[in-house]
Amino acid sequence: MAQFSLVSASVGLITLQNPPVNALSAVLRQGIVDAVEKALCDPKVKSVVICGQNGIFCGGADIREFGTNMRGPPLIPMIHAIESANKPMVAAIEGSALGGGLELALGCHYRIAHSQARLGLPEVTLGLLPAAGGSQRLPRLIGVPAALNLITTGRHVTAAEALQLGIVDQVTDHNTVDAAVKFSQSVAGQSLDGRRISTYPCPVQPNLDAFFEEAMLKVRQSARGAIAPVACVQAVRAAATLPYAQGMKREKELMATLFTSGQARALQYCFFAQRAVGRWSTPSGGRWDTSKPRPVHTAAVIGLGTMGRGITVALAQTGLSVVAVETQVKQLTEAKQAVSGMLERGATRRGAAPTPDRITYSENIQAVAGADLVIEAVFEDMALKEKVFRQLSDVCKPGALLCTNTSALDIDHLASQTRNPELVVGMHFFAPAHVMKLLEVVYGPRSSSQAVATAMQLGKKMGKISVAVGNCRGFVGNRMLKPYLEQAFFLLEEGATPELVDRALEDFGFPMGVFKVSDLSGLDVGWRVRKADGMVESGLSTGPSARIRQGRRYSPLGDLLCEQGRFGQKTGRGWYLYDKPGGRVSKSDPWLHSFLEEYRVQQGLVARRVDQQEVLERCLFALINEGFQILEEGIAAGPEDIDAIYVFGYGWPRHRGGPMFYAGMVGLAKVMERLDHYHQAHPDEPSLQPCSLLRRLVASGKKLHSQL
Ligand SMILES: C[C@H](O)[C@H](C)C(=O)SCCNC(=O)CCNC(=O)[C@H](O)C(C)(C)COP(=O)([O-])OP(=O)([O-])OC[C@H]1O[C@@H](n2cnc3c(N)ncnc32)[C@H](O)[C@@H]1OP(=O)([O-])[O-]
Repeated sequence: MAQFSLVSASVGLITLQNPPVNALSAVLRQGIVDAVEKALCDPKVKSVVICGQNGIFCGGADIREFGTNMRGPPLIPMIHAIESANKPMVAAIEGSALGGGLELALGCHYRIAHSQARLGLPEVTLGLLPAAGGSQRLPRLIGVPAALNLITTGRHVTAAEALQLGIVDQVTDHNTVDAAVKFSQSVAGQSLDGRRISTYPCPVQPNLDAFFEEAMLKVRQSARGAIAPVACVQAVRAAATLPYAQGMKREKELMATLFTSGQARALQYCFFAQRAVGRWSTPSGGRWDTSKPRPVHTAAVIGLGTMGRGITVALAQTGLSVVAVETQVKQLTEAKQAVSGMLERGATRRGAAPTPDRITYSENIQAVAGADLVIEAVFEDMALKEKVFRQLSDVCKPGALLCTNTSALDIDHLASQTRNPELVVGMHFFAPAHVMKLLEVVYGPRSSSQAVATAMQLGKKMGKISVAVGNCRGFVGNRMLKPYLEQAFFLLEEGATPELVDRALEDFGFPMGVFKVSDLSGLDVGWRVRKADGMVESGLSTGPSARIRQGRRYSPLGDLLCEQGRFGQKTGRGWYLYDKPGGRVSKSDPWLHSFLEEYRVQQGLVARRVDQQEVLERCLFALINEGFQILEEGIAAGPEDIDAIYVFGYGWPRHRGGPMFYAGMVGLAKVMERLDHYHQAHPDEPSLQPCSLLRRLVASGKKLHSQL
């Protein structure tokens, strides 16, 4: 609701009250309409200030109302009533003014922001566009280029940048409401004609057509199939070329094309899924709201290779004291330089002054004796990790959490190397660890819920999206990746090329196709794992066993490339060709194509035409099927956990909602039918056989997601 009060004898104060973010629900909108009317009718009121309760102005339209039949007064006339008022309306912006919240502030005649406030029009991240006049007012206020950047990226700006752009009129370090009240008194009685943004002409954009053609090209390239950014460009173009009333009509038309789209539902699902994963639970009964995390003041990292350095940086950026241990002196020296460089670059990127880090380095594991939590990040070798955990169990203080960054190894086995297995959890970071948002917090059967809560909270403090998952080979993300990769290899054997497979996945919305990713991360990474699993046979026999391992189809293609030193970008050759070792620009490699042809002949395989649809169904449905298996085993508590993992850790396109949400969009029956079809054609590929949970859901007609 909205509270009206008279302050300083002549200022009407309207306070938005809808915790936690004062989202513009139907009730709040009605409250604002009533309060504005009261303020304009009260002769004692000479000026009006609008503020938000709980130190936040307004988080925008109430996203939870989308998809329901909208009640209450619409936003646009409400904002027009504020703008056309004959008394000065001043927005006091603290915390956030986002989406409809900023649009409300743009309807005011003046805007005062606290120096810590952040403002923005993030609608595009929800598959929408600013639909309460923001796409028409912002270009008129700050010009087309700046408005286009904010609206197509959805990025938040600081109060300082907002002042510099002209979005706000004043920034204060003191009490924002007091500053706004004072400001409103200073403008009481003055003409408001020049303060109504909708009456401003839009600043002329030189070479308008060329400007928007270039803008549209750039947006389409980065959108990778998302429709909202394209509509945002069209809306801003309307502001630059049409009178306000017609521009508003165009804004409404464009919003209508987005509001009910599957992409908007997928993006809004991601918004809530990202928050839902924080409400974790484990099969042993541990829960987010009943498990108290242990305080962590000092964290330690063991092993300063690429991952250990990234984890050290991410920890240091939270302000924690960090003990970084590396037993190899040369590696330790290199790590020190690398970490300080990463911290400096991070501070520059954030526009912040580099803060002195609180990292102490040591080559002696004894240095972690006082740490509250230790993250082991040594080489991915179980024997080495076992040794480290035995040492940590002896060295660390009682109650210290022992975490491992392993990407697939058995957490519970490592826990068995320690005196307190309940204090052992996995903290699986994704490279680069100081950049990637995802953190898998892996609990074993003996991990205490307090250990899980502590790791989840530390992850959040590090700016990660922490997802609690169970202990199995590959946990959730990498376990689902395995069938996805296998199908891609099988498709090469059957007639596809790396270019075709990658193009299909990139057209779907992945930033990079599976073979480009393999070249980037290095083919030798998977090769090492397969060798450790005893799957690799040197050379290539042509018998039937050449492509069978443990009774199921296996493709030795990756092994054969590795035997020839084709590790990808690092060697200049892999699935693609690069101009030099370490090169980044991939080119088709004629050698690879003839190698595939020779391989197929040697293996008695007849190449057939593979189309993009089959690539998507074979790769994505196999991945999704594994996701259902994971849900059935309780390794992930719900589909949101899996979707968040893939959106924030594996480049799954957000506008497709995540693999499990996407399965719901396609239709579970369709997914099952296609898997059955491919499994009949390839009975030696169990990952194509629909798992029983998928079959049960299809048989019962139940959905995984209520929104679908
Ligand atoms: C017409 C107009 O043109 C268009 C059409 C629109 O306006 S569309 C809407 C545009 N607005 C946005 O995109 C802003 C989205 N929100 C945020 O960016 C952040 O929330 C925040 C404001 C920066 C605060 O961050 P936080 O870290 O302090 O808390 P939180 O954990 O994020 O959020 C705290 C709780 O509030 C919930 N919540 C946040 N914003 C909400 C919103 N706009 N509507 C409904 N619920 C919201 C959120 O789900 C969580 O609840 P739960 O899920 O845990 O139960």
